[in-house]
Amino acid sequence: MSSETASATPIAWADAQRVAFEAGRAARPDAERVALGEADGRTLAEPLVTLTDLPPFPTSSIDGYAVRGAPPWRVLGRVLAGSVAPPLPDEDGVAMEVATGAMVPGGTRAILRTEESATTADGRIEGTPRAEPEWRVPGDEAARGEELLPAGTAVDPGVIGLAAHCGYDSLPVLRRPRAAVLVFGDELLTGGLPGNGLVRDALGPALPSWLRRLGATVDTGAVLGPVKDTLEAHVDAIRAALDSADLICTTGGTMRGPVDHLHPALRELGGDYLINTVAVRPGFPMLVARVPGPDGRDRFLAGLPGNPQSAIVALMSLVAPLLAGLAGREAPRLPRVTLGAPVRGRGTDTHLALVHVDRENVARPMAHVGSSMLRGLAGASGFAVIPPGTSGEPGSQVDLVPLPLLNGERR
Ligand SMILES: Nc1nc2c(c(=O)[nH]1)N[C@H]1C(S)=C(S)[C@@H](COP(=O)(O)OP(=O)(O)OC[C@H]3O[C@@H](n4cnc5c(N)ncnc54)[C@H](O)[C@@H]3O)O[C@H]1N2
Ligand code: MOO
Repeated sequence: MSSETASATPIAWADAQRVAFEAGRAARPDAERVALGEADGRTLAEPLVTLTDLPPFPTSSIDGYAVRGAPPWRVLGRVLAGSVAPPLPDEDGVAMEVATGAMVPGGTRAILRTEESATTADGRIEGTPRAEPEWRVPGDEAARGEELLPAGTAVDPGVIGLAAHCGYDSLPVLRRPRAAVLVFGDELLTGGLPGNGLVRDALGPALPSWLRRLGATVDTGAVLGPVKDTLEAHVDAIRAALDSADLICTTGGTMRGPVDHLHPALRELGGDYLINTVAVRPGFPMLVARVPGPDGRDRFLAGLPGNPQSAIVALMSLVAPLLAGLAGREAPRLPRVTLGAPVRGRGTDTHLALVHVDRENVARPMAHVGSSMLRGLAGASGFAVIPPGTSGEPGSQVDLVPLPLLNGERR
């Protein structure tokens, strides 16, 4: 059926990553404003410019006395954090008690720490203020209008805190790419024990979580499968997903078996291949196509091979850079690791080999790494990249495609 797969010339793996990233970047979604609490994981659509001086007013760094003139000082009152300080009168020997974070009264010459002050018999304050200023002046950290972060910055909790600090209630960010997952294969079970020719669908439950970690939104209704192994059911499922998804990830059916309907479905829907097979093992039948949506705007479809490890190779090879582009981020930069054991090359193909990376940055190949297996993947840190025409020698440095894991996972 799908002679497209048979006739396609595989693109080099490194080129495929670039093509996917550039396609995502060219199609990046619009900007929107979201409340600070919703902004984690987004990308700044505009530079973060501070809306105020930081700090916004002269601010005491300590609990103590703001003093004017020579000691001893008569304490005229108290300024707590959160109120406007009246200026000290233009006279000698006056003070105002101030709390940490309080506005410093105008006319203050120094602030004396509470614990370094003494009270005189007549109730006045004396002591020696430290030489270094004990308060912060407006602009110490930033001056109003100063650019603190460029557009394109990944928003994380540190950025959210800074935005609040300098006066923002919401942030202009790029809309999060919406992904859908369609699982193909009549042999797949969604629950219970596999057997009698049936296997558990291992991708439908896992892919949404991987996709979220790569920055996409995946609504619960956007995961569908198994989709019946007919061309009509494939076309209908893809067409429905085109309504709302920016990216549809399908699994299985990338080859030319009797029930592999992805390529014919793409043809029927007017799909246009950006990548159609990649010179990488495992996972070579992976693809990315542009498919017109009902509103005329193109969507992306990533065809992940059915073998479950191969599907994750395709996810990390094509979907990760595509989503980085769509999110307005930089292309993923690959860290280098030192191989702790030999890893075979795969001839003219790139070999993505599952490895565990230890604290010394040494990558050791995993066992149980057949493309139909998931045991190796579940303990791995990522894929070591063995370029075409080479093999991985112990002690050599290679690129790593890290799985999107959180600190503390896969120690
Ligand atoms: N004649 C050839 N046959 C195959 C070749 C080849 O070069 N010539 N390549 C093999 C390779 S490599 C891969 S990868 C697969 C890709 O095939 P499809 O993308 O068409 O995938 P399916 O045929 O639908 O499934 C393959 C395999 O994976 C199992 N599977 C599928 N989906 C899931 C899922 N969601 N969870 C768990 N397991 C899944 C499925 O049962 C099959 O065993 O083609 C090879 N064949
Ligand atoms: O290319 Mo297949 O993905 O090796 O298993």
